[in-house]
Amino acid sequence: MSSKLRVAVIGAKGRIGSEAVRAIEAADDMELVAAIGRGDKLETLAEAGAQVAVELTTPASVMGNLDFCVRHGIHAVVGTTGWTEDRLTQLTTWLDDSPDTGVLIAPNFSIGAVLTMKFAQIAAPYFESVEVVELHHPNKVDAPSGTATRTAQLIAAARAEAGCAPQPDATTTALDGARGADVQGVPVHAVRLRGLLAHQEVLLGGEGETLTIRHDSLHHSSFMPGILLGVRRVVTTPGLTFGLENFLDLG
Ligand SMILES: NC(=O)C1=CN([C@@H]2O[C@H](COP(=O)(O)OP(=O)(O)OC[C@H]3O[C@@H](n4cnc5c(N)ncnc54)[C@H](O)[C@@H]3O)[C@@H](O)[C@H]2O)C=CC1
Ligand SMILES: O=C(O)C1=N[C@H](C(=O)O)C[C@H](O)C1
Repeated sequence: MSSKLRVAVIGAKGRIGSEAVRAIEAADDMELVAAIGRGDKLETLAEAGAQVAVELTTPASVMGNLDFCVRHGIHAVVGTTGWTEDRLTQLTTWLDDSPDTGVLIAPNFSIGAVLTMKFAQIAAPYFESVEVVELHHPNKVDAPSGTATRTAQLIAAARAEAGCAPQPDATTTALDGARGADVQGVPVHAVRLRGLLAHQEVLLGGEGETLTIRHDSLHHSSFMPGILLGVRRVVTTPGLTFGLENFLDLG
């Protein structure tokens, strides 16, 4: 039997899934053993002997797919969004029953986005105000993006740890949504615009100065090195790993 990693893609016909299929086919140390689309049987994964499934579908489909993978001891690299505390708890429970299986959930596979989150986390305690603006293609089904939600959570945690005061905001009258979504006290704004792919700005403001951290994914190829890294690392990392930064040496 070949020593290549046996990899499947679930959501193989989607925007990122089809790019992932090409990247896995081109990787010397991987073999694409299944490409699953909507309506295809998950049993194909087990029949094909997949060691790792790359899950790139929709928030509505991801839990059912992961339930199957974990029950069959198939490691998973997950880019699909829609993660809540309840979902993470459910997934952890499944993993407890399959202790050798690893699942990586990466809100964003691109190195620039991972660094944006890290930089925002570092900067957040030093400014009075911080807001997140994410900008995506109009076919995206969820808002705010998984990346923006994670960024805001990391910012909120960093500010709480540093003992920062709540952000200044004198708004008393506003149209619904005008101040964005409130993610743990951090406003998050979602733009949907034809022509865009995936972009994010973290705006920080202090007395007499602002700092803007901006990242642009201009092509789905930006996510591929992160997906391949995730596949290589998840097979030796049992349990739940949340965030690609855990597989990068960011200091
Ligand atoms: N973590 C990251 O770096 C990235 C994450 N994403 C996320 O990945 C997900 C997919 O994004 P896109 O490719 O843009 O969406 P898409 O709509 O182009 O693709 C999703 C695909 O999954 C298929 N699908 C749905 N349910 C399925 C099921 N039960 N079994 C098999 N296939 C199923 C759909 O038919 C579709 O082909 C989204 O949640 C998006 O936010 C997207 C880009 C980067
Ligand atoms: O739907 C997308 O396109 C993307 N989804 C992910 C998210 O919601 O953060 C990652 C990236 O922003 C592209």
